Amino acid sequence: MSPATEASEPSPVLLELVGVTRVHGDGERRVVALREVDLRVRLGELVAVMGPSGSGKSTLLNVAGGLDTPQSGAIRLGRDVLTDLDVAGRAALRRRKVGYVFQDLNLIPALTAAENVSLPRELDGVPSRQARKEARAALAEVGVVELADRFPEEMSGGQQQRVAIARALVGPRRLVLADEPTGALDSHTGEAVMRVLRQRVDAGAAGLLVTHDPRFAAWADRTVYLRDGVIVDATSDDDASELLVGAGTGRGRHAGDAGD
Ligand SMILES: Nc1ncnc2c1ncn2[C@@H]1O[C@H](COP(=O)(O)OP(=O)(O)OP(=O)(O)O)[C@@H](O)[C@H]1O
Repeated sequence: MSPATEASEPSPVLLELVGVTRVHGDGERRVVALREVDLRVRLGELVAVMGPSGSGKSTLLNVAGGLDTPQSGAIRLGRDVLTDLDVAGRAALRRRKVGYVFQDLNLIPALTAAENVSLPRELDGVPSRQARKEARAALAEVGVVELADRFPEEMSGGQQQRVAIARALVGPRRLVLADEPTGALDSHTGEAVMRVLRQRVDAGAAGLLVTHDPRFAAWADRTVYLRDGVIVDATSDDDASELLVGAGTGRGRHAGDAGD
């Protein structure tokens, strides 16, 4: 096989939204938070979502991860069609496949880093010993395995966010949904957390990142811009990203990598 043939092989699509519409409220309070949104995110790909306040960014993340359901359209996660599942089915799929990282460093204060990371696996029925092993591996991947036995209050904000990224992608989970994960951090720490997220996605995950800050969006492979629930612009479309994905992983396609 020639290198050119290898290079044209795109990574599989992990998350796909087709014609997704989500309306909140009714009557005078009716808001179309998402209108006929189409989006695909491949393994190895980090997609930034930007847009003004109220444009639908959080709603997009919530429907993508099955925390919220659209009125119409379809959402596929790997081989599963989220929008065909009932509440219990969505919750199970979410636990197995999706991790969240929020702005407010939402680790459980009474649990150590390792316990925070192993908890979702134990909730999913994985035996404690294996869950702990997976947690240590996940912490090692984000460079904080030495913090395994510390409680959140004994860690810096940036360290807590690394633990949150480890928790989001522990075990077989492959989709990370990050809503302003750098919002509570200074810019230097925020960059360090973005580097970890980028590396983790490159190592075999897909990510959707809501951010207001173009410096953090620069770590993504592409950016989609939402306005009034509609994707109005994107730095490059899926076809373009297919060509880029051919280079192997996502590395080397983002401005933030230069100083790595
Ligand atoms: N549970 C809800 N009930 C009613 N309206 C809602 C609800 N959630 C969101 N909305 C409305 O849907 C629209 C999109 O909200 P969303 O939170 O997705 O926007 P956003 O881009 O994430 O905003 P921000 O940047 O301020 O977090 C807004 O007009 C918001 O007021």
